[in-house]
Amino acid sequence: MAMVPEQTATVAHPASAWPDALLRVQGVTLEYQTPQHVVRATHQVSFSVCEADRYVVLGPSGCGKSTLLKAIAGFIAPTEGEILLDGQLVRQPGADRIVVFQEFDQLAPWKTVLQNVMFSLLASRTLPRAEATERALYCLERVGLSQFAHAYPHTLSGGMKQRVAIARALAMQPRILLMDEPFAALDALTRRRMQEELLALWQEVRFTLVFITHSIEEALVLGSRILLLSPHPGRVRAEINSHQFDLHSAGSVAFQRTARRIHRLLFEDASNPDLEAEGRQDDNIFWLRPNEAGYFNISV
Ligand SMILES: Nc1ncnc2c1ncn2[C@@H]1O[C@H](COP(=O)(O)OP(=O)(O)OP(=O)(O)O)[C@@H](O)[C@H]1O
Repeated sequence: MAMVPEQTATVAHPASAWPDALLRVQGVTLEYQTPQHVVRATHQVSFSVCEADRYVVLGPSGCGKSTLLKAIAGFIAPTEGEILLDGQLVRQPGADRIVVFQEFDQLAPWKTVLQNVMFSLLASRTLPRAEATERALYCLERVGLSQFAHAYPHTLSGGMKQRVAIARALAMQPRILLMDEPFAALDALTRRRMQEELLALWQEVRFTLVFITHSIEEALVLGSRILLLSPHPGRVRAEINSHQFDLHSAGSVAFQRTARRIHRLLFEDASNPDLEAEGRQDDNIFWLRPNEAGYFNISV
């Protein structure tokens, strides 16, 4: 049984710590059944996302980040725990949760950029054609691709294709935009530009974002809060308050120090008392560890 440290001011399950949360992931275990055995991807993961959060899920390869995103999207059902959006149990995919993936081939190659952005609006009968066209053009303008509305995907760069995918997602005005390492396959310069653009877009639209990455730097730059998952199977290690960082603070001492702390939190033995003591001294680290009452937060 985990000992609750003396400094603990409150015992708070992360899912109940945010009463106005839009998304609640509560004790979610996700598994795959293979012909040989069961693969556990995440173990009792809990967190909450509020409106206009830029919530980043960060963890090493194979810790279950993509699986978690698929479960939020409604493609996979938890074997334990539950996922609630606006207080409603997530049971299946829905237009209120749109996913942008890493792959560049998520656009229909036989449709123009405009047709791609309009497609979901028409297929889901969200809008009639004239209004769908208007909204699609507006979203393409937001991502700087107005001039490419009638181009086909194969004529676009990787970054431009990702912008179309983002425009298509935003056009649906989802309750949550889910992004699974959308910039991971881009070169470093384009990736940085896309991060800048995503932040600028967020400033304008204030959408709610759940963003998956395994890059500590990307998490700090983009996230307002960061959930750290342990190596496989993913368990919650900590939550970091990161709203104070942006692209301009990437080289700063505070940024680098937090990046180093995150690295240790992710990869060092979670029972290391030094690590816990360090977390306790940092107001921005919320160390979440399961105990019998749920989770406790050592830095309140
Ligand atoms: N379809 C599947 N069938 C069986 N096991 C799977 C399947 N998909 C993923 N897994 C396993 O589930 C675990 C979590 O995988 P997942 O892709 O969610 O991790 P991830 O954190 O997103 O990794 P990465 O950062 O490398 O994309 C891994 O052990 C993986 O091998």
